[in-house]
Amino acid sequence: MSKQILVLPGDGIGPEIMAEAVKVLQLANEKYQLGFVLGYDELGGAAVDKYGVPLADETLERARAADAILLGAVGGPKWDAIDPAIRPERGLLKIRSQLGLFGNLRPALLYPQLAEASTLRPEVVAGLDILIVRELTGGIYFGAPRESRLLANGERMAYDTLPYSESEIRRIAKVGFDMARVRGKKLCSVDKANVLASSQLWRAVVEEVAKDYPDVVLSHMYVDNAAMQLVRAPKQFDVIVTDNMFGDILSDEASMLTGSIGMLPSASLDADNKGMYEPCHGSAPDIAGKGIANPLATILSVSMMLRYSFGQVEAANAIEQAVSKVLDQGLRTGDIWSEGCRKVGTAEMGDAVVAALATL
Ligand SMILES: NC(=O)c1ccc[n+]([C@@H]2O[C@H](COP(=O)([O-])OP(=O)(O)OC[C@H]3O[C@@H](n4cnc5c(N)ncnc54)[C@H](O)[C@@H]3O)[C@@H](O)[C@H]2O)c1
Ligand SMILES: CC(C)[C@H](C(=O)O)[C@@H](O)C(=O)O
Ligand SMILES: [Mg+2]
Repeated sequence: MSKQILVLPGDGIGPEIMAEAVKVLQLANEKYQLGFVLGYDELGGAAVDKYGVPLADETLERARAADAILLGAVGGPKWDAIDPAIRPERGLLKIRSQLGLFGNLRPALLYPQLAEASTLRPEVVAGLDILIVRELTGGIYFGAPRESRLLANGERMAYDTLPYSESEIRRIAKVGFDMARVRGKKLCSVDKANVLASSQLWRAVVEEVAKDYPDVVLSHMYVDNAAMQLVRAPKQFDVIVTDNMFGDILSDEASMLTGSIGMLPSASLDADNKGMYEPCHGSAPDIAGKGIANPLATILSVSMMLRYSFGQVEAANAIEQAVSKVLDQGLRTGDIWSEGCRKVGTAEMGDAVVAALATL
């Protein structure tokens, strides 16, 4: 039976990197007879332009009906000044929330060929393989009330709310423990329990869930220390589980350990492993339209899709091997370039991965 993949290229570099990821997906589709049928729609600024909203109802329905979703990136200066209610990013938050994609996996893995591309010393990052499990549909991103208003004295004020229920914490903690169990059996829960009530509950619930995972070593760390430890000694971590906003920030930080944010893929999963797959980076307006963006995070997101939504381990591994082969050949986009390597553009990088995959 065929499987439906909904492709949402998005804005800025989104369509450029997506074109390369789709080439790789199509080849994997043929080579491994995956039976995928691709459909396309808009999300973010492109959807504002087409439908007047960043996520149209019909797009949401197509996403619900699809077996998996592949997303580029959304947002950009063109839509920064519009009504905040229809900002491109709102479409992304809505699709995550409406589809119940609460479990966000962000692996930071250093390809050995890129040790020189990291801004950290090679010995600090060599062999790095950590996974950030980010809660994606709760916390301060979605908390109510939130408001922006004028005080009686004429001063402007605004606030957000950071709520977490026990069940929201329990289900993401389980994802963290399950991931740690099949990896290095170490889970670090990152919070701000020395200050925030929501973090105090977070820590208590994570402790409760830990009782079902006696084989996993649990530790807790405050987020400010975690940010520091990630650049001091990142290899101390195996799996990190954390809330929505901390996970957003720490995953961008972790990306630089791997050489570039252009290397970090992600999977956003619901309770049944139905998922949306996207690079961790944004629409990179500063380089959009130049054909120089790194497509590897999106290509590696395709690999995550094959692994997590479809159990196609052989095809998923092959895409990762193809990426590794291309790096072995010395091909680099500008963001991961170092002395002695050959600088290539987005399409040349994508074509090289396709060629490498074809020979595997
Ligand atoms: N998931 C998403 O769709 C997503 C994620 C983050 C930011 N955004 C949006 O993207 C827009 C720009 O945000 P930003 O500038 O803070 O973050 P960004 O991730 O788009 O860019 C940050 C920096 O990283 C570089 N970069 C990002 N991806 C790259 C790639 N594949 N190859 C090479 N270089 C790359 C950019 O050129 C820029 O210098 C905003 O509208 C923001 O809301 C969207
Ligand atoms: C664009 C924005 C809403 C999004 C987030 O904060 O979740 C992005 O930064 C990400 O990391 O996917
Ligand atoms: Mg982010």
